[in-house]
Amino acid sequence: MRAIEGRAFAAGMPVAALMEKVAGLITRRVQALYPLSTHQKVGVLVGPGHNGGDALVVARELHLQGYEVVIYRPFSRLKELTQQHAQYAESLGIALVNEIEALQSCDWLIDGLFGFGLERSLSASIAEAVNQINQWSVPVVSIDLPSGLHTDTGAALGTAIRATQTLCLGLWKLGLLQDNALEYVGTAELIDFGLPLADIEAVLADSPCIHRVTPQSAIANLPLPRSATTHKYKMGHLLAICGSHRYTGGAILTALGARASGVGMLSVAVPESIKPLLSAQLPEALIIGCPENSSGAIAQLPESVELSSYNAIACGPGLTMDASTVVERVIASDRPLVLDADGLNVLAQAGTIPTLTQRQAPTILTPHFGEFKRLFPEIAAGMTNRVIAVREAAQQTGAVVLLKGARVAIANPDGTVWINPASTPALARGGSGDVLTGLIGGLLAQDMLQSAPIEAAVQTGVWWHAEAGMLAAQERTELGVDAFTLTQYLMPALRSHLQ
Ligand SMILES: NC(=O)C1=CN([C@@H]2O[C@H](COP(=O)(O)OP(=O)(O)OC[C@H]3O[C@@H](n4cnc5c(N)ncnc54)[C@H](O)[C@@H]3O)[C@@H](O)[C@H]2O)[C@@H](O)CC1
Ligand SMILES: Nc1ncnc2c1ncn2[C@@H]1O[C@H](COP(=O)(O)OP(=O)(O)O)[C@@H](O)[C@H]1O
Ligand SMILES: [K+]
Repeated sequence: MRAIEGRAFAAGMPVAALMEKVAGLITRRVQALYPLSTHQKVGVLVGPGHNGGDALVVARELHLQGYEVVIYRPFSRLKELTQQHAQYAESLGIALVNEIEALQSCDWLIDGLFGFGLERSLSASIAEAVNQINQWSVPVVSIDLPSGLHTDTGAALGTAIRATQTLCLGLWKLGLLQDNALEYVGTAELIDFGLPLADIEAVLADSPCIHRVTPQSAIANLPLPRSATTHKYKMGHLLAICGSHRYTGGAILTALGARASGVGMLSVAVPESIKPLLSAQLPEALIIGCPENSSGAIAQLPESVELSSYNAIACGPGLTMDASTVVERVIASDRPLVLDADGLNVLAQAGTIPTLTQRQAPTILTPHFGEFKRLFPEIAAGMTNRVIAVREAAQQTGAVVLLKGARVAIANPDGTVWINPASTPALARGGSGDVLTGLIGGLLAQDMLQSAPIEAAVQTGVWWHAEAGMLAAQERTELGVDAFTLTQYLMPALRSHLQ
């Protein structure tokens, strides 16, 4: 962002003019959020840099429009432009207070303490003020980032403002899409102030791309519309290998996720003894009963199973580590593969990187952080940035790696990362990952026939899964989204976007 701004300044855009433009847009937005008629008294937190400068311009404009503005500016040294705005605000008679307590009676606050220039932890006195604000129930709009968050990692450096809204300026800051930041960001929106595309491209050309998954991109990757003359074998055949006597539900949820993908043919390999349960739930699927060992895990696939007849394999949910022989066999196969849960644990035990570098076919790994640590102990050890970590994992293995969490990050071996920006904590429940594995597997089996890029199925699956969770949470509360219910919301969630 600094480099992009720098190019605009070097080309002749005055710094003060850009600040005026940006702050004008912020002013318009905050007036809509907090109208004068109901939110007259506004406190403005002003830091030493240009984030503070933006805040001072907004303070001035709100003052001129009749808001009762109170400025809290706890720094003696300000950047030059910020200093000028501070001086002008004072000349207009805008109130300046030295004690944070004076802001508690405000109707709302604007946070312009720090933006992307924050380099170190907040000092004790600033941290104390931030902690106090966080205890009030006064809404806060943060400019660019909640002050205290690191712009890339999203980590709170000491502490950070818990914003109600964050108005991110120009380009999305990566930190806002990190799990770390979610407690602080509130509702995030982008204020587009017309950065020249040529400058953005010139600066970003050398760095691997980080994208937000959008509804448009996710929907574009769906296997829709179907060809009028298609038939079931042209719509992909997925083999799901999952479940054990102990974890029957994992197999059912994986299969229901796969069913929702619209895959042409679904085969589900489970231990022989649980075959009737699966058949009862999924009349359309081909349930393959497998020989099982004494613990009720799949011992091996029946001889009749030809792996080469499937377009993709999804393997792992509910298998237990006792099914390692089967997992090793599918890893050694030449089929596109989604590995999850115990599939990942078996892979970690076999040695993640040496095993995967021998695979010829595409592989998708879908770990949560615990599984990620087992798969990639070295990357996880020093991890401060999920996005960098998942990118390294993909680069080292040649696999597409999806790191689960509040904001799922998907990395492709060329270094590109996609982050799904919206989801719901309602999904933090046992079994919701199994649904995702099946869904991605079903999309992958269809994509393989259309030669779509592997990561397309992953992005679309992640987005769709989160949309289903959000729709279910909206109708049933965040407590009402068990994994089975989630499978029932996949179709309605998609339909609401296709209308
Ligand atoms: N020209 C403009 O008007 C534009 C302004 N923007 C704004 O400018 C901001 C970036 O401005 P700056 O680069 O000045 O940086 P910030 O305003 O984010 O703050 C950095 C300043 O605080 C100091 N600092 C860093 N960590 C500190 C700490 N822990 N305790 C005390 N002081 C600390 C730094 O030395 C620097 O002076 C953006 O976040 C955004 O709000 C841009 O987004 C868009 C264009
Ligand atoms: N706080 C959260 N916000 C949004 N999504 C979440 C959150 N916590 C978990 N999830 C999602 O829920 C799913 C959980 O998967 P996983 O951990 O594999 O569970 P299980 O193995 O029990 O199915 C993942 O898709 C993950 O991204
Ligand atoms: K801020």
